Amino acid sequence: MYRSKHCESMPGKIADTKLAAKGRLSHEWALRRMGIIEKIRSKNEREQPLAGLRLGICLHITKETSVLAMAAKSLGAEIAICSANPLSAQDDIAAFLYEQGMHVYAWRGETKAQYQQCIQSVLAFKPAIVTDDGGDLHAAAHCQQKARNIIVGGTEETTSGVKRLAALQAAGKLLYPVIAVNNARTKYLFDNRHGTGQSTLDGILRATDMLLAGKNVVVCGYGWVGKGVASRARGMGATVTVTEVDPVRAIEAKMDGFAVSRLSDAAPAGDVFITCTGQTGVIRKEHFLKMKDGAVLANAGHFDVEIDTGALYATARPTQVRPNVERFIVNGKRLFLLSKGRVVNLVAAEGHPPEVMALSFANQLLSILHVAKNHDKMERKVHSVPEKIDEQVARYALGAMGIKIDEMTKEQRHYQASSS
Ligand SMILES: NC(=O)c1ccc[n+]([C@@H]2O[C@H](COP(=O)([O-])OP(=O)(O)OC[C@H]3O[C@@H](n4cnc5c(N)ncnc54)[C@H](O)[C@@H]3O)[C@@H](O)[C@H]2O)c1
Ligand SMILES: N[C@@H](CCSC[C@H]1O[C@@H](n2cnc3c(=O)[nH]cnc32)[C@H](O)[C@@H]1O)C(=O)O
Repeated sequence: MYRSKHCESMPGKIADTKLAAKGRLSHEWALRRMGIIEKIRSKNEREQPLAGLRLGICLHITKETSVLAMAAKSLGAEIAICSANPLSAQDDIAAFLYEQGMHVYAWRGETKAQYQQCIQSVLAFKPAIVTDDGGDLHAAAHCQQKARNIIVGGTEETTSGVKRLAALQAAGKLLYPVIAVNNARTKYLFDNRHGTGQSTLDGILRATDMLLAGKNVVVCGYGWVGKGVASRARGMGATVTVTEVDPVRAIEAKMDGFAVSRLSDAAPAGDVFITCTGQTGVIRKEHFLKMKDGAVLANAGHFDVEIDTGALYATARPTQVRPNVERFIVNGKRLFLLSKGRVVNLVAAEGHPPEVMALSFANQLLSILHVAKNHDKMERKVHSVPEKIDEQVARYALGAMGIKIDEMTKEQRHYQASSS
């Protein structure tokens, strides 16, 4: 276990230092189920590969993130951390990390301005490596001359963040190499699909306490997140309709056994709408107007723009009917918006379970180690997670599950390599 030290004078801004003991218990709960991180940590501890390195982190402050941050710290990193979403920080975890000597700038319920200020505080720490989720930290770093000169590389956790970085690269403006952790198979296949599939329904159920069996659930977007959410909703007895803009993904959804339609056609029958696109303005006023009384709206994708919350808030002042549930009256009908349109799994529930974040954060930790060691040889572009790392993470995960798999025989390797 990690030694705690008192650091009342540590720079940072959190809700309440007294929550640290609760945060430690939560951290330990996750740690026990994230054995892969512990394995990587213990393998590298003696060498201290991050000794003296300043790491700036912008991730959802959850128990799983505390396991990653503590592992990086125990490999020598000095850490400043903020939240990747104004509403997702777990205050007990923030207090625990602060107690452990990290510069923590995060609390639940930041305003947009405070959220940006926390990101600036992380940059003011002068990190050499930046680890982000969604691209806000990278974007802020690119606007600051000082930060650009100090940062040698970074990592990115999620699909939308990788897209933003790819756009910077395409414009010739990317200033340091970044590893797209999201694009590792051991990340998106499990985190985006199974992690979001489970935690999104968890968030919706905690917020609403509704029965899903027999409901009409509309899933917007059939990427990895949409696939996970649609399959879990079906598993709970819902009738699922998928909406898409990509014709191939639409066929995929159809052949996976879901109804596929335009959102405007699905709107009148839907009981629950879940956006999983990373896009803006997916559910709009024209759709709200067609929805039935009691429809529930949730976002599992990116920022609070997938559901046009601006149009909703412009209709009337909402009534807070339960935690994370606001009621709007649109066209004489009640619509219920969850988590203010922000990622429902991280705001109304606890985000993904530790077992799945162990895979994502094993990729993060190994990618941070890779950047620390190789940044001067890396091109300024968005890099894939090295295949060796991806495969290593899968092997660690299988090991943790006690599963052994076959190896190719010499004959099979030869057969595969030959053209006959
Ligand atoms: N909540 C979480 O914990 C969590 C976890 C992982 C990823 N994400 C985020 O979820 C989003 C989706 O991630 P992904 O990995 O599935 O991405 P993806 O690119 O695989 O899938 C997105 C899908 O949405 C579709 N789409 C785009 N615009 C649409 C529209 N207007 N209507 C219907 N479909 C539309 C695209 O065609 C695509 O198939 C991203 O923003 C990602 O960052 C969230
Ligand atoms: N910053 C954006 C991005 C969407 S969150 C998407 C990412 O959250 C990550 N995530 C999901 N659950 C957890 C968790 O419990 N802890 C830390 N990160 C998580 C997951 O890896 C995924 O890629 C926003 O808040 O709108």
